[in-house]
Amino acid sequence: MSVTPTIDQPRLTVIGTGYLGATHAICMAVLGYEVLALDRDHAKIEALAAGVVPFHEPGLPEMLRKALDSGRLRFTTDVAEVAAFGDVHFVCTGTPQLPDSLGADLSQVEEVLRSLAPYLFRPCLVVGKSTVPVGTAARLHGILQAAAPCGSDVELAWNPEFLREGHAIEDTLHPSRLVFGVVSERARRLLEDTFRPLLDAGVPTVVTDLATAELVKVAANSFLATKISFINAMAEVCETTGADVSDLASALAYDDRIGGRFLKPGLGFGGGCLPKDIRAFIHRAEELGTGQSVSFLREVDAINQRRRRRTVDLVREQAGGDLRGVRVCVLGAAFKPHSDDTRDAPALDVAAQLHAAGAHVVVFDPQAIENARRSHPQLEFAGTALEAAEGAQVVALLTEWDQFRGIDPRVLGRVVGARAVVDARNVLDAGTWRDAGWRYRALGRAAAA
Ligand SMILES: NC(=O)c1ccc[n+]([C@@H]2O[C@H](COP(=O)([O-])OP(=O)(O)OC[C@H]3O[C@@H](n4cnc5c(N)ncnc54)[C@H](O)[C@@H]3O)[C@@H](O)[C@H]2O)c1
Ligand SMILES: O=c1ccn([C@@H]2O[C@H](COP(=O)(O)OP(=O)(O)O[C@H]3O[C@H](CO)[C@@H](O)[C@H](O)[C@H]3O)[C@@H](O)[C@H]2O)c(=O)[nH]1
Repeated sequence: MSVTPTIDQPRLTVIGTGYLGATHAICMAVLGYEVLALDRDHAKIEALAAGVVPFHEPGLPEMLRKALDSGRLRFTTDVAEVAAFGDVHFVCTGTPQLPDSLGADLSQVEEVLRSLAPYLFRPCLVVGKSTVPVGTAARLHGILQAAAPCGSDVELAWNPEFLREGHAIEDTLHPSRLVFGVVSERARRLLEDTFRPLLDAGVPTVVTDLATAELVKVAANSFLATKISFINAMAEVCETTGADVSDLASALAYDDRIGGRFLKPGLGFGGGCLPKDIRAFIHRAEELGTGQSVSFLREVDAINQRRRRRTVDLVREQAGGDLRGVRVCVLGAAFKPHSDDTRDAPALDVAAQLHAAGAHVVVFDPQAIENARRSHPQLEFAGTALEAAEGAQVVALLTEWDQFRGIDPRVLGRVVGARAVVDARNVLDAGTWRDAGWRYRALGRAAAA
């Protein structure tokens, strides 16, 4: 998909070049728009300007080169330059969980508007893409107009983003839908011009108010998290009844009213989005006096945390009841395959719990070791899966990278200290591993007789 640039095409800026912003800036430039991207992190901007994507996202380095070669993508750290350049400014900064509550930390988004507003001398649209609690955009709209020299000629819109890490390009160029939260016809038209190639390609669009646009995003993530915790709650029941949750999930999935996506039982969800978004939703709903409506999300979160503790228990069982001094090989650190993101990664949480219980934990991940080493310096890291497994008394598969699915249990069996495996993502073939002499345990399946 590409467009021939026209004189009417809005010039775009992207503020915050993390997983979301860098992808958005690169893809919009490839689609044919002039894009100027800004981050306060100078090292990130230098890397991107030099053609280096500072995180792992399949296909993005090639797309960055293409965008830079087109001459349509530039990078800066100068907010005045951004203000002067853009007709549409996308805000893509982080909204992590606050350290002392379930709520979202909006300081990055607020700081962007505070720094940008004084330089807004001509009509433009500021478009939030970050995930924020409902009511944020309406509040910021007034603050933005009051602080901008051009006053009501600047408007705020909200265009939540639904991309998945690991599939970020596909999801940006072929999104399931576009949601435009706007307060005026002018904003709607400008957003339509901004996403013209996607609209022409038939991407469904929902044009709505600011509050609905904000809510669509957190509702979508809440639904996905609920689906995962539902199947993991069934896994708990399977563990006590001797039933098999993988077979259960397969049977449910044949009903297309239920569907099989996001119904993979295992260690549960992590990452920079699902966990903090459901917590921020609970927090915001309680602030608004409608906490009861989403109180089920507390249970969704609790089920998810229990899967992590259950995994630690299974490793302990495999180790003979005591983790002290036991060498454990942990396969996986990223919160999911095809990503180097370790934010709230279930694998690292389990590894840290094992370490705290006295185990000697050695972790391998194909992409996330650098991030994992920074966040979990207490753990030991290896350069290959085999190296991590050297002498291990238990192997725990915690992130389902393809290369782990394909491990030959006979080869691994030659280097470990004991043949005991915990398959926390339900991806290994139990029969094959048992035939190769392994004691196999998985989440959601009772131990074999
Ligand atoms: N990661 C995803 O897959 C994804 C998908 C959809 C929505 N989101 C949402 O998008 C937002 C961004 O997520 P992310 O994962 O890209 O976060 P991130 O932490 O990777 O990126 C945020 C970037 O913003 C920069 N930044 C912070 N304050 C700034 C400021 N004042 N001026 C300029 N730059 C600043 C940071 O340096 C960082 O590079 C969050 O609200 C998230 O919930 C993320
Ligand atoms: O059946 C499943 C599916 C996923 N997961 C786990 O759930 C987490 C989240 O996975 P996924 O949703 O694929 O990753 P994200 O990149 O965090 O994407 C989510 O969060 C983004 C940020 O808000 C949204 O844009 C996306 O639409 C939404 O899927 C990961 O830890 C997965 O291992 C499961 O345990 N079982």
